[in-house]
Amino acid sequence: MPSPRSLAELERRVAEERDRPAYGDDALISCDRLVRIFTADGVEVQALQGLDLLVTRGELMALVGASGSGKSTLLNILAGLDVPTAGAARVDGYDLLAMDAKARLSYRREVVGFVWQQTARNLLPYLTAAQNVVLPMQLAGRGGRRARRARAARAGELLTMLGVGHCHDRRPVQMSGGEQQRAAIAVALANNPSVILADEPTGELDSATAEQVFAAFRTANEELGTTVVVVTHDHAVADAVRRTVAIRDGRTASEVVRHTHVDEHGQESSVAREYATVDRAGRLQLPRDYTEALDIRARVLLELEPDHIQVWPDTPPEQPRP
Ligand SMILES: Nc1ncnc2c1ncn2[C@@H]1O[C@H](COP(=O)(O)OP(=O)(O)OP(=O)(O)O)[C@@H](O)[C@H]1O
Repeated sequence: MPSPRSLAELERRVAEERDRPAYGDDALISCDRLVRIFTADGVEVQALQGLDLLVTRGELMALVGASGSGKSTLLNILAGLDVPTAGAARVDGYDLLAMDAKARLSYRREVVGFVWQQTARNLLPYLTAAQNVVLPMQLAGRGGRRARRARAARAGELLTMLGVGHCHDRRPVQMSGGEQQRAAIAVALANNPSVILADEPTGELDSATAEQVFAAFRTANEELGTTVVVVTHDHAVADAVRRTVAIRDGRTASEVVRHTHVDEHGQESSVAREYATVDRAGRLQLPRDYTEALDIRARVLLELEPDHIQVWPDTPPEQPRP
């Protein structure tokens, strides 16, 4: 029988647990132990292996990782184009595992915008830039002449804001790759989505053009408050955002957070700090170069200190630890 004191303690703990916000409660995007298994020719591929990710409303962040680590799989799930095998994923209140066809359609039209790497995939070739931007607004619904004028005005405003107002009446073939991508961002923004997801949006562009395209994402983020998640191999893009999350083997492995430091002379510099992520089960992925440097293989020794944890390579018992 628990003593009255420990019962009171237990009640206090239960109340604390109950009042604590659920995981990702205040995040715009929350992925909780997300799993996606593909089966091709009888072979199972675990593209996502319990991935946790939180993205705050208004963030501009990048996802990086080796080829095959699961970035596109994650983006397709967040875009509502694919459904996870297990886990939980919510975007702006939408439960991505439980949406019916109608909810999925309105989610894809109104909550997320998408920009693909291949410029040709983003714009319809027989429509002008402005017509391309108007199209998602038309598909989302409201008719009438006033609505038509409002749609045309919004298309013009978005193109101008992203620096491609001069492409208003041009078809994609009459625009450069960078102009096409900036027009594609305007298309993605047409229905004022909560988040824009972009898969290697600068992958086909030279570095100067890539910079202009990235600046357009930043403009969307700063002027409209749109959350932006960019999958990229481009270091210039990954270094330009405040938070870069690295995915390894279908899980978030580490993240780099940058902030601006102002010294006593008013001199500004960017400070980057790399964190290893700890998942909801307490698992931590050690960076491969660290494990290789100390020849860490199957297990490590852990020691809890007042303000940190020490991780030691497993050494034979007769050998003293360093
Ligand atoms: N439709 C599918 N059927 C079977 N396997 C798939 C499918 N889509 C992805 N995969 C596999 O899932 C894993 C993750 O793929 P994904 O495309 O998400 O990686 P990625 O990080 O985006 O890679 P890249 O940078 O090359 O685009 C890979 O092993 C891939 O072969």
